[in-house]
Amino acid sequence: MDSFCVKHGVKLPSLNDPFTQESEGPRMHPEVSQAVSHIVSAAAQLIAIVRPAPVTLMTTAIQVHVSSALRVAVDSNVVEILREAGSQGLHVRQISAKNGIDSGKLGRILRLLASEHIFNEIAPDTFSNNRISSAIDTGKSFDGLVSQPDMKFIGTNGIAAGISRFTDESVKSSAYLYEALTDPEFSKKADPFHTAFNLAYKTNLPLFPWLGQAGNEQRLRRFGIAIDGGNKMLPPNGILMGYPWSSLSLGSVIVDVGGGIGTESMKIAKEFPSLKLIVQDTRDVVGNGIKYFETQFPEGMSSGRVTFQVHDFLQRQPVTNARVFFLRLILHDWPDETCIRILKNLRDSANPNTELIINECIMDYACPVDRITVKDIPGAVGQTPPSPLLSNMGHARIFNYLIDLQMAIMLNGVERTIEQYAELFQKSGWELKQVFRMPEGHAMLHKIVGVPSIQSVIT
Ligand SMILES: C[S@@+](CC[C@H](N)C(=O)[O-])C[C@H]1O[C@@H](n2cnc3c(N)ncnc32)[C@H](O)[C@@H]1O
Repeated sequence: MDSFCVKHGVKLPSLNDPFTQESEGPRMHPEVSQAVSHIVSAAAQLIAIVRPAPVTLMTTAIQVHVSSALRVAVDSNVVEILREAGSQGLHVRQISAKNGIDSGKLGRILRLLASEHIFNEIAPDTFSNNRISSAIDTGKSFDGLVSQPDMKFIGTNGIAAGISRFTDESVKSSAYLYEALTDPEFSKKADPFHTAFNLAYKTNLPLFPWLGQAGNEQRLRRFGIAIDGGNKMLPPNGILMGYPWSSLSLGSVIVDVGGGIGTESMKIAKEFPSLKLIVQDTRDVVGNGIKYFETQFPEGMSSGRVTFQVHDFLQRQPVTNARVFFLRLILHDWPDETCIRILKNLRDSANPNTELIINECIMDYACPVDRITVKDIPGAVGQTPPSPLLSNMGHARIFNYLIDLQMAIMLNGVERTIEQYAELFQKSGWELKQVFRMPEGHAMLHKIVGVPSIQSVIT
């Protein structure tokens, strides 16, 4: 890692340098991100080896309080208050005078976070931002946030929205995982109506319709922006990597199925003006997507290269001339039966040249495994980390395993292994053709490419 920095004349920012997306650049380089993964994986393994087992277990069991503390910091605008205070920081009583959170408790909350390297305690009860906390900064003035709370996340990098959502809906729902798995009715169902989320929020609606309900407008807005916040863990233009977008002919139609507010379509449209993008989602999300494009990339829509379409992907796909059906972070939301239904709908509207791109993470086992069924498919088998690191890179990729449970808790969804994707493809009339893997990192979304299976083309 050091030799990379010397060679490229860059420096890895310290914990006290303020966060910017640009300064993350060196860390996104494949050579550096692989070294980072090895260090993180090894460091976590070392802690597991040296720390007494009861301490590791008890600490892990109440780690949830870190999430709750983080929510207080984000939703009561501590980061923005500290940014306005400057590098000398602010005493917790002055922070409290602004955001109204009890100063005694707020000091303890911020100290826990400082002990996790989120914020600095620069003198007793006096806190300042560090690199990690400053990544949550909305960049807005504290007074502006107070006068327009509904606008808090709009126009931001999305990280604060992501933290706010995870530490709110996800944490509350997670507390009901055991109940959902043991409840006589819930335990027998694998649908999005019977999840820990449904128990926590006492609702019969699945997550997405619930988000669309009157009264949840702010949560829905936060959700859309939070997805973009999650993107900040990935190489900024990862969507453009691997798959040969430039080889698609002029006017090729890419359908971004469940495309959200169109953040990924925007990147493709900016880089490849010859392609046409159709972003499909539910009515409310499409409305937010149009507003997002109007502020960020109006010419994308005015040129006619990007269009939005209200479409329920559980119904027949209306676009029949697609060169690519692109699904990013969609299948992980759903159980197998629903995924097969979504993919069959696409298969029914595909032509022989259509490709299916599933842009998701690929789960690995924590032990070595022989990938017999997919070994001949280019890119299907990933790299094995050096021994004695865990085969799935352990803590370095723990986000994938947390998100897998997040999907289970919120939607009865699932993150899948490559064999599971191959099976979904096979059951819905597609065939796994190739996998374009992203370089090693903490959260990699690979491109899993399918073509109409020969059998289903003939029949
Ligand atoms: C995890 S988000 C992914 C969004 C987008 N693909 C991205 O990567 O930014 C899942 C998306 O699926 C959409 N969605 C959920 N159910 C849907 C349905 N039945 N039809 C169309 N879109 C749906 C949600 O509104 C949401 O935008």
